Amino acid sequence: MKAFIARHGDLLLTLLALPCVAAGWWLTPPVEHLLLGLVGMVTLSRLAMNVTRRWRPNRLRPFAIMITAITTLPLMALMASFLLPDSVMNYAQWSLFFDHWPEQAPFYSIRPSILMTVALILLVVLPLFSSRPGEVGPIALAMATMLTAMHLIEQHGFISLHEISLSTPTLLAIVLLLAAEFVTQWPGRRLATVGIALAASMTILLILLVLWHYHNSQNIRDVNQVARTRVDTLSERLGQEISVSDQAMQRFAISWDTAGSPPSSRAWTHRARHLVEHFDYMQTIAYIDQQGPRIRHAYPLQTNQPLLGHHVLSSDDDMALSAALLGDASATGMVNLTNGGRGVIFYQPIHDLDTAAIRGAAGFVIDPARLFATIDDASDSHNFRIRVMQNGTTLYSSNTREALSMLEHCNILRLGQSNFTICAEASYARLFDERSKLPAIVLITGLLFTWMIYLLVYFHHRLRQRHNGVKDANYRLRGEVEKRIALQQEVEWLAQHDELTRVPNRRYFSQWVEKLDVSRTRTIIVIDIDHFKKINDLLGHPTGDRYLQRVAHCLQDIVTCHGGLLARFGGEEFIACLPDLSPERAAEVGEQLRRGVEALNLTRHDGHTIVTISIGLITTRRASDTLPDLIQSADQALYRAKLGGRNRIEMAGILDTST
Ligand SMILES: Nc1nc2c(ncn2[C@@H]2O[C@H](COP(=O)(O)OP(=O)(O)OP(=O)(O)O)[C@@H](O)[C@H]2O)c(=O)[nH]1
Repeated sequence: MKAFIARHGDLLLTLLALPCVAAGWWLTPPVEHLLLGLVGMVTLSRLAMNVTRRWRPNRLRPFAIMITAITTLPLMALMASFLLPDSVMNYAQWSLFFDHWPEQAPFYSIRPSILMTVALILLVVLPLFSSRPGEVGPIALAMATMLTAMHLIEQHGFISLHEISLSTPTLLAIVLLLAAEFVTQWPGRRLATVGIALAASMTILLILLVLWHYHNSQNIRDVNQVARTRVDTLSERLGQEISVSDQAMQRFAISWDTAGSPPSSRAWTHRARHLVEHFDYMQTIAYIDQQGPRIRHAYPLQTNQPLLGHHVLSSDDDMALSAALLGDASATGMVNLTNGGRGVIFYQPIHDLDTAAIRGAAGFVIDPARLFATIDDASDSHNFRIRVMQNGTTLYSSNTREALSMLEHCNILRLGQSNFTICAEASYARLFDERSKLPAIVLITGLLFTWMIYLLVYFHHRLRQRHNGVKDANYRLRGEVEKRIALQQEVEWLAQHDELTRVPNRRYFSQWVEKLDVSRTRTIIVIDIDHFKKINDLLGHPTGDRYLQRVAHCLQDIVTCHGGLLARFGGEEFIACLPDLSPERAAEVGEQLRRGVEALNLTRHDGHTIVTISIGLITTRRASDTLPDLIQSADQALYRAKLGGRNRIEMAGILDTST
């Protein structure tokens, strides 16, 4: 099962993503369909690449690459929409691409976030680099995973600005694709090389994402501010307009104070027309006589004819008018007008300057909808929709052909005794203008930088590993060479020495003697341990060996001391050659050897008698005496020594001296 998952896990997981995409098409809102469609394309391209990689039908590979390229195109276009300056391609041009999108949704509302766009690009191009598993796979997978995670954090933790939220089917499909890539990319044995590079680059990526988040949220705040700034400006302008019209109404009323008599209808009409020409939202300007109080004049007369002579204190605006007739400027709330409309009435008292009495009041009927319409700047109307509402009823709404962003900000405005809500809603195009390219540039350059850091650490680590490998191999090689040299020396040594006693062997002895100058006196000594067979038989071979070694060392010390060479001749026999010794001196050395062995005090089986040696010795000055001749003579002398009772020296040759 484990092996099956390791072999086919990525294909299975990629296949599973397809039903998620299909289900998502029915379950997710239409604005998510572009993202879902892209996920579907990524899935198909990965499947195609997977199949060609797995079964190697080489004829299909160009098709798989073509599908990948086709999938990459819209993703790259989306990336460009985040990065290209508006001067190169503005919102309207980007929107053209999506005019035929089935849901007719504006571009801004269906565009996936830059995090998801980059993650999908990574997922689609990853299979193209399957031949370079170390350099691309792990870092691209880690980046795609972290970008998806960051998108989810942004989606749930922060206010996003019309970025598409991942709903469950889309998220599931993306997670399956990531898991499929994980199965393919799992570094296994390469983890040691990749791990350090990944850890370093992921730390940088984390810092980068925090930085990106900071810039992005800053920008989102700025974009959110767009509608607020707009509505604040409008509120301020409206306040100024109301104040200016209020002053105009005051001046209008004062202008009648000095008249000396109640205004005539002609004069009223004349001055009121003048005022309305400036403030066209003043629907009616009426003169209310203190007597009655009744409406004496009204401008415009045609629409207000029925009002003339109307007793006004019976209407809703009693309080405001009463205040005005007592000398205070006042205003009503939004009231039903006698002529059928609705409006706010402002009252200004008109005094009689001679008697200081109130003569009457001027009533100004203001149409709020027309008042608000005056401050809506037509030049900016395609960027914002301005609405004025009162108690849920829209009194005024500007016409905006652009798609609106639902990003609306409202202020409360007071006109007369009524509160009005004035709202500005930015269009998507206006928001797009306000979106800074900086966060996207930070993200993309940061990702490239992270990738470079990864490659740097990865190659550095790999080179170090290879270097260590070569170093280890060198060490091993050097050890091997040293071992071989030692072996060689051992072989050479063994070729010239006896292994048991570690004294030179007969061959080395012959070579050594051959090298001696034949004109020099040479003494050849043949030494044999007495009754050695019995030692072996009765004390055992190991003891025999040990005795051989002790005797050999003892003999060697003495011979070397006299400038000669001792060698093992065979069995329990030794041979020595000493140059430049007179026969007497040679006999002394022989004696020294015999005593030396005796002094070793190596006991025999009975424990009383000790190991002794017999020696045959010859000294010659004749150059014609060859080594075999000399050995033979010395051997004969030894034989005699044996016959003579052992533990003795026999001399042979020209000077035959026996002890
Ligand atoms: N332990 C041991 N015994 C050895 C080695 N080489 C030869 N011998 C023994 O040395 C003995 C030599 O015996 P012989 O040649 O009969 O002479 P011997 O007993 O010393 O008697 P003589 O020489 O007549 O005094 C034999 O028993 C060999 O097996 C050796 O390397 N180690």
